[in-house]
Amino acid sequence: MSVEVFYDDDADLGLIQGRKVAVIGYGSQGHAHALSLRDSGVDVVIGLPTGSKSRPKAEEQGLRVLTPAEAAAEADVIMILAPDTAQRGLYADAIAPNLAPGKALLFGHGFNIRYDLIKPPADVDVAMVAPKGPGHLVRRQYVDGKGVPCLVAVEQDASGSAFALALSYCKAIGGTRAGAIRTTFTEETETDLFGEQAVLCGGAAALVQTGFEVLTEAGYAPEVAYFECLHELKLIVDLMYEGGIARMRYSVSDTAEYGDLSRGPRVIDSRVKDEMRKILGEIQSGEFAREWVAEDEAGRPNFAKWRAEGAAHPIEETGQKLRAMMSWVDRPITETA
Ligand SMILES: NC(=O)C1=CN([C@@H]2O[C@H](COP(=O)(O)OP(=O)(O)OC[C@H]3O[C@@H](n4cnc5c(N)ncnc54)[C@H](OP(=O)(O)O)[C@@H]3O)[C@@H](O)[C@H]2O)C=CC1
Ligand SMILES: CC[C@](O)(C(C)=O)C(=O)O
Ligand SMILES: [Mg+2]
Ligand SMILES: [Mg+2]
Repeated sequence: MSVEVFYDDDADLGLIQGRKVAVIGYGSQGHAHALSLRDSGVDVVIGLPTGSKSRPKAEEQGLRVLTPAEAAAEADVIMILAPDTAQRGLYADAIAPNLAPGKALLFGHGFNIRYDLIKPPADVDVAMVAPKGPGHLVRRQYVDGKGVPCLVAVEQDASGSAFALALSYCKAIGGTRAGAIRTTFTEETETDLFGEQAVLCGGAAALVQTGFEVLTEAGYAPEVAYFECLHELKLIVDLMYEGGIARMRYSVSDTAEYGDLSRGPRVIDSRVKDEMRKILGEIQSGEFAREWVAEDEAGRPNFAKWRAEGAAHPIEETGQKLRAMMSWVDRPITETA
């Protein structure tokens, strides 16, 4: 099945320029959307709680900051870019009371709609513009005249023009420069969760840590193990990114390619594939979402414990020392680009 892809010429920037947009949240995605919307000539206001540490960052960029309720009341397009776990309460307290027929509710990820944590009224548009990349890259690409590909979806089309509006928003943050793919909230949510759990974040981090452990436990220097299991991963992934796995295999030595072909499937074997299928099942059934919501409501005890354990892993100390020697690596994350 082929997907529909939309580019700048398919989107009418005037639609979003003609609306008032509230961006609720000013973190990784929020700052990128808000600044790029503004730079695209859109009237933007930021919604943040009064004690939010993000407030000064938004104000320093010359953005007007209100409370989420005030911003939602003023705007007729409301983009929710607060953490997924905060969205249900935020919606109930600040957004639902300020919705009116004709307004549009947008999301950067479908979690709360897919798992019925937010149930908007029938007379508002509900759509998603989900950049397929971290917020700081979304902004950096926009500033460089480029864009990060986005997924665009409509859950509820009360106005009859929800998709055109979402595409217009996507153009304003640079997404249609790279391409916007039409999808559904269900497909975006389930594939996004699977990707970050099994491959991009969970799978990759566990693979790197385990490889580092095997080498150092066998007596090899942590510095050498770091280079082999973490540092060079970027160089290899860059080749895959540019030309697929085939390009990577073309560039590495025949010895590496033979080791890849003969040993890789022993590392990621049928047991790992079965576990990935199980993880996908937990996402599809809602089991993961229920677990994550309960963990959050309990004050995140496991999250805090696992995060601390990860930070204390010996690979972090080794990496910190080595990266200090690489002036080109520690590119600071800024709020503007
Ligand atoms: N990170 C990414 O690159 C990607 C994220 N997404 C999605 O984008 C959304 C936002 O994620 P992300 O940018 O990572 O979030 P961040 O954690 O980076 O930022 C969240 C922002 O929301 C603010 N905030 C926290 N609680 C509330 C609240 N109750 N009301 C209003 N604002 C609040 C935070 O303020 P404070 O500073 O005070 O905490 C902060 O400014 C999520 O749906 C996520 O799944 C989608 C694609 C990629
Ligand atoms: C891969 C993590 C991500 O899904 C993303 C940057 O796309 C996220 O939720 O942050
Ligand atoms: Mg993602
Ligand atoms: Mg995600």
